[in-house]
Amino acid sequence: MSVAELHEILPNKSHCVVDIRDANAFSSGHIASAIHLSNESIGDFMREADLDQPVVVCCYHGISSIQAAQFLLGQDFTEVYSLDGGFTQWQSEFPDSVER
Ligand SMILES: O=S(=O)([O-])[S-]
Repeated sequence: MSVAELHEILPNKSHCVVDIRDANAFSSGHIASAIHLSNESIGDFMREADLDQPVVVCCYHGISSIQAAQFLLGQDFTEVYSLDGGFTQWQSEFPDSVER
């Protein structure tokens, strides 16, 4: 989905946003309410996740998130989106919606 679409639905809290960038990038700024997903945290995430809640995957530029979204779909999540343009696009369009 596009950053504009996510920006519009984010206040609904209907979607779970997961950020797969490295920990440093995440801590220097991320989409509000996003969860950082790493090799270390993915186990817990899977155990606690609601498979029916839509997930939006965010990476740097929207490329690796495509594969991560495919992976999550393979893990029985029902609705998974890759964020087009990634955090880079988000930050340039919605600098006020970056949480640090
Ligand atoms: O994070 S990226 O694969 O879009 S460069």
